Amino acid sequence: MTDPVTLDGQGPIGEFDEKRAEAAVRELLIAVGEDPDREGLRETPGRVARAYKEIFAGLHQEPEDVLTTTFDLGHDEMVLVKDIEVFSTCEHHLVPFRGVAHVGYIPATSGKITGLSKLARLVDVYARRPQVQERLTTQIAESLMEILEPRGVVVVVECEHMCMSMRGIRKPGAKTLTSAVRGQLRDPATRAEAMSLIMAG
Ligand SMILES: Nc1nc2c(ncn2[C@@H]2O[C@H](COP(=O)(O)OP(=O)(O)OP(=O)(O)O)[C@@H](O)[C@H]2O)c(=O)[nH]1
Ligand SMILES: [Zn+2]
Repeated sequence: MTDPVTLDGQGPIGEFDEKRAEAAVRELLIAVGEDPDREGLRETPGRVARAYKEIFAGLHQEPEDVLTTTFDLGHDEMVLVKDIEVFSTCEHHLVPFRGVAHVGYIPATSGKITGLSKLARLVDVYARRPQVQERLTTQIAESLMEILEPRGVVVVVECEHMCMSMRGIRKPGAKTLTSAVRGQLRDPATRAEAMSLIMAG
């Protein structure tokens, strides 16, 4: 079988193929010992295909698609949006990991500011892909640096991975924290200020 989809870790090559996803789910049901033609499962491959289309929609989006609204407010101090809900999918086991992201930046003195909701949209662009948490974190930080050209960026992601909760090591409640800090936010005092804002309840 030819495989038209190849990934470079940065984004997609290829379209979402709903028919192929549906056939694959049907195969998977057979593989686990189920009957995909029984009443309750008949519509499942189609449903799962549509769900995957949504869950992996970020493969077909670029950060530039969401960081559209930029304006100059003359604000050149830190802007931080905390507790942005994250739903992503572990690329090792294809089960969810979920939690929150905190995204902050220091705009350039004469630089671009974006709408607050756009930071949450940016999180979704990268979360809605097969992911590892470290890459999710750095992709958010690096795309912000590239597009807004701020003086600094801080991204902290805290998630629980279902692949550690419901299977394998089975440690529900364990949280993984990852951070990516760029530009002036690497300065110890500024970094400490950002981290204390993030960690404050
Ligand atoms: N660094 C990192 N590891 C992850 C992430 N999501 C899942 N993992 C880990 O990926 C690893 C895959 O390990 P393997 O030994 O190949 O797979 P496995 O046999 O299913 O491993 P177990 O989960 O330990 O049962 C596991 O240790 C997972 O906990 C992530 O976002 N970042
Ligand atoms: Zn996993």
